[in-house]
Amino acid sequence: MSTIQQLKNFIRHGKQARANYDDSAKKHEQSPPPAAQKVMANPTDPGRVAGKEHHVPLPEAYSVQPGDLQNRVAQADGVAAHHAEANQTASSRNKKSPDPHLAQIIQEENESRSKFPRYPGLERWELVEKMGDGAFSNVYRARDRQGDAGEVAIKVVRKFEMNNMQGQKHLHPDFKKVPKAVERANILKEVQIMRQLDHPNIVKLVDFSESRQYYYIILELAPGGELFHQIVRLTYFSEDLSRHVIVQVAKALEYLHEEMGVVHRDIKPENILFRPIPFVPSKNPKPKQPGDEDKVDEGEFIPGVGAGEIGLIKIADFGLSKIVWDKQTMTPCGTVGYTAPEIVKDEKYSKSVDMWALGCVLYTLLCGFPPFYDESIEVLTEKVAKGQFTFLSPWWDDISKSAQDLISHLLTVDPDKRYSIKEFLSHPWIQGSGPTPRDDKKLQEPERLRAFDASRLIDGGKRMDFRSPGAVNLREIFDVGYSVHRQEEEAKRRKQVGPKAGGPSRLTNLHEESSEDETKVNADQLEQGMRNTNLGKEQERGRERNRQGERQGEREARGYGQHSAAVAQAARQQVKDRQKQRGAFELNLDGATLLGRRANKPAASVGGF
Ligand SMILES: Nc1ncnc2c1ncn2[C@@H]1O[C@H](COP(=O)(O)OP(=O)(O)OP(=O)(O)O)[C@@H](O)[C@H]1O
Repeated sequence: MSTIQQLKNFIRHGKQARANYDDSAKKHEQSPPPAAQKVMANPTDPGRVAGKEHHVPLPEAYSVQPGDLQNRVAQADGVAAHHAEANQTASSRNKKSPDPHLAQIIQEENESRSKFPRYPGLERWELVEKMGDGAFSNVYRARDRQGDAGEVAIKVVRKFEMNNMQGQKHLHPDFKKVPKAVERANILKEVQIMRQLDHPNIVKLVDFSESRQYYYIILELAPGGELFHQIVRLTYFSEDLSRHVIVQVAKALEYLHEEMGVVHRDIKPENILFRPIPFVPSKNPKPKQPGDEDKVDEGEFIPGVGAGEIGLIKIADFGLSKIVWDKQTMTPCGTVGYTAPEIVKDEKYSKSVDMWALGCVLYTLLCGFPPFYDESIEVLTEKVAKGQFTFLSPWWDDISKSAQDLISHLLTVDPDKRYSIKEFLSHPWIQGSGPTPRDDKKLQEPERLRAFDASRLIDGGKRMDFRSPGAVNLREIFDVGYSVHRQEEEAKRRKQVGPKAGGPSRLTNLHEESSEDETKVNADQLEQGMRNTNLGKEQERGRERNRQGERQGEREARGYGQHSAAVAQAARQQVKDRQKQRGAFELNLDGATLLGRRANKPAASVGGF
């Protein structure tokens, strides 16, 4: 395990302690929290968590974040003194004897953020900053050297999987790395979907091109980054700000569901980006309620503009999206003139998964932690499947019953009873909103943004770790939700179509996981579609050159592909396997981050399910 990974694990275990505490508090109310006992077992050594092997001496650069988290745990658990001492000890120890190896790694990491690879075919763009990364992709902020397009985000996706054609030495080195058709199909599908979309709350596709080794997806820039970081920064959002955000996400979904026949299927705080606005101090600042010390001032809420420096919302990442009906023919996709009930149902279930996610996001915005959480993946899966969540007191005490009512209609297990996007938008809590923000060019005017430093919004002013453990954690929680729902979708489909419906349906075969052969065909079909677009002859020639080397994709391996949703067992197994691969129980950590942010009140009571 790399040292950086060890550090991350340390941070996560700190959060794990918080999560354990909250869970325990829910179950036992006043009984002593086991997490606190665990932490207290090693009060002078924050690098060690009882029962865990990881011990990492904290370098100064990293000591603030875990220390901060530990302090939050401590405040709630009554062990602040121990932790203050522990953190001090760790900090002074590191001051005295910094680990030179670690220091070098950190320095290299920091330097590598400002040095970027040279990507063939991307010469037009000057890469400015790395904004995100994944197993097979990096996202950069970039500037148009020609000046026409201004700043953009470029998602660079590696085409090739290494080492899977070992022994074929006669091939050019590049061809040892074999792209898979699934990968290609998914990339092209993502681009094809995005190409058709034009909505103020959806990140626009600017261009798509490719080189021998990479796909380049050039996107409208959302300079504020991920909403996730803002939940961490602000602790939770006021009802006005939550409404401001969720209405915009809902408008994007309304457009996708009702106008474009697209379901997003990956709505989560990580994929909700925003354009920042300047901070406007509150005209009548409200005195902080007891226990609300952590709440960061959002400033004045301006209807139609925003607050907390969060302006226009943009949803991103259509890597898991699918088309459920053809907007030209107004028929379910791939079934011209044929609309069997099960196809209509399938479309409905797919949309309802986005609505569930909308409920999870709204819940998280309002209180600062997710609706479903458990340290055990099995229990978490079960909680999601049964819709077991609660408006936990005291955190939800001051949040309106109307907001709770709306969330309850979204986190409804039966998809037939769950609110549709139209019902969501007509709910009284939503109707209480002012104007919806438009894609107002004024918000982009340099003079309005000049005083504004977007990087400030990210983890205390640094994009230190754009994939913070917190982000990974919350992401896992949403992923479990999606696994459960896909599995339910599939079960419903099977029930309606009958036991022979094991293979991909006509509806799904372009948009769901497919066999290798089918996907090859699909990749060709999609390419044909792409060729008819405005992507340019040069890019097309590049694609022709590369076609011979293409096989089944790697996207699935990195989570691009859709996981089989056939049975619950498979979904659970898949999440378990992913945990094993990572060597750490990351699921526990994300929720814990957010729970840690809300740790300043004791859990006095537990609402019923
Ligand atoms: N248009 C954009 N503007 C600003 N930041 C962006 C943009 N697109 C992506 N990002 C940043 O890059 C991250 C990864 O982007 P995206 O989710 O599209 O890539 P991905 O490789 O599909 O990720 P994942 O593994 O989460 O599916 C985002 O979470 C965000 O932080």
